[in-house]
Amino acid sequence: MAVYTEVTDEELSAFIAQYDLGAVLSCKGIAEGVENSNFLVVTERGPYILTLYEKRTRKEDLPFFLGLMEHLAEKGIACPLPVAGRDGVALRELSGRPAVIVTFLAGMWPRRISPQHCAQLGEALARLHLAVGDFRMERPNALALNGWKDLFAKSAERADEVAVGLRTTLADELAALEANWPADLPAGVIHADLFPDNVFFRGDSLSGLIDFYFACNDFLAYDIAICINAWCFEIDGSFNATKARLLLANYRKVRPLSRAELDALPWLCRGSAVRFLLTRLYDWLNHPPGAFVRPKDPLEYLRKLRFHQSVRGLGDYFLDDSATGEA
Ligand SMILES: Nc1ncnc2c1ncn2[C@@H]1O[C@H](COP(=O)(O)OP(=O)(O)O)[C@@H](O)[C@H]1O
Ligand SMILES: N[C@@H](CCOP(=O)(O)O)C(=O)O
Repeated sequence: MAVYTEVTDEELSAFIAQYDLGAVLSCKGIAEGVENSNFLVVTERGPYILTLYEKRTRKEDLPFFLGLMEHLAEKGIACPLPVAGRDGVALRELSGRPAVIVTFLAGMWPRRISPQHCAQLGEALARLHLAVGDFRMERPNALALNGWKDLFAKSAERADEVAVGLRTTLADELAALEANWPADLPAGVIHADLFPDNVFFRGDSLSGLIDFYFACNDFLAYDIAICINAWCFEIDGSFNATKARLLLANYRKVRPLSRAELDALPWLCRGSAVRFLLTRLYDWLNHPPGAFVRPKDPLEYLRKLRFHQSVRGLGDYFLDDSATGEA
């Protein structure tokens, strides 16, 4: 659950009165997510999501995130839309935090990932990458190599409390990533956190994407690597090549991948594993007292990193030509 900031009934009613949404009928903290505080607010006009932006979400980045959701919705990508108040303003303040109301997206995120979920994810991710082609705002990735080094510096001292040897593993891996990170691949706006809990399905069909608060400019294939890590491993830690094959094959039906992007995937997967290992490690060690949140397990991403470190090339992922599209 993520509710870091409580909102009183009086504060909420005064806030909602600035919109054309009628009166508040109910408000519930949402039992998911770890980054921001989210509430399901039902008003006389229906359900809406109220988000109060916390810790990692910088206020100056919010126009980028809100503009991106508007752009994507215009392009036909199902995602939440920021709601403006009667004064035309969407970004406000509530309980001392930047706050936005967005439209409610119907659907459920999949608790048990099937290969068909991964197939639909691949297509949706590629459509997202094409849809942002003419989005003019930019946001550098704050959680790229320099951001990773920064998080490592803040967590290194206590890393071995979480797993013996973790500090050395991370130091060595960061050096390896710095030496091998691809220099030049097709780039654009990426979602950067397209985990199962940010992808909604209605029945068997993908119905929309949420949580654009890590979106940034980076290599498009890095977004694929994030999804491979988040969707293509089983609970026992094993890699599911069928899921990865379907994800890639359906992605490339919409947006073809170059040889350079495919060859870079193993390093992009390692980088993505380190990125989530580090944010989870930092959050594990810096848990705000009293916050209503369940920190995510850093060791899940250490296991994924170990898997990618053992891989010598694409063939070790059992990704054949039908997935990569190469002759
Ligand atoms: N627009 C939306 N429509 C429906 N549910 C939403 C919407 N936005 C967020 N949620 C719900 O809130 C949860 C947490 O939202 P999320 O944006 O992932 O939080 P965080 O910013 O903390 O990662 C989601 O898993 C979903 O259940
Ligand atoms: N996906 C991240 C955590 C942040 O995303 P959220 O949508 O769960 O708030 C992770 O799994 O580490």
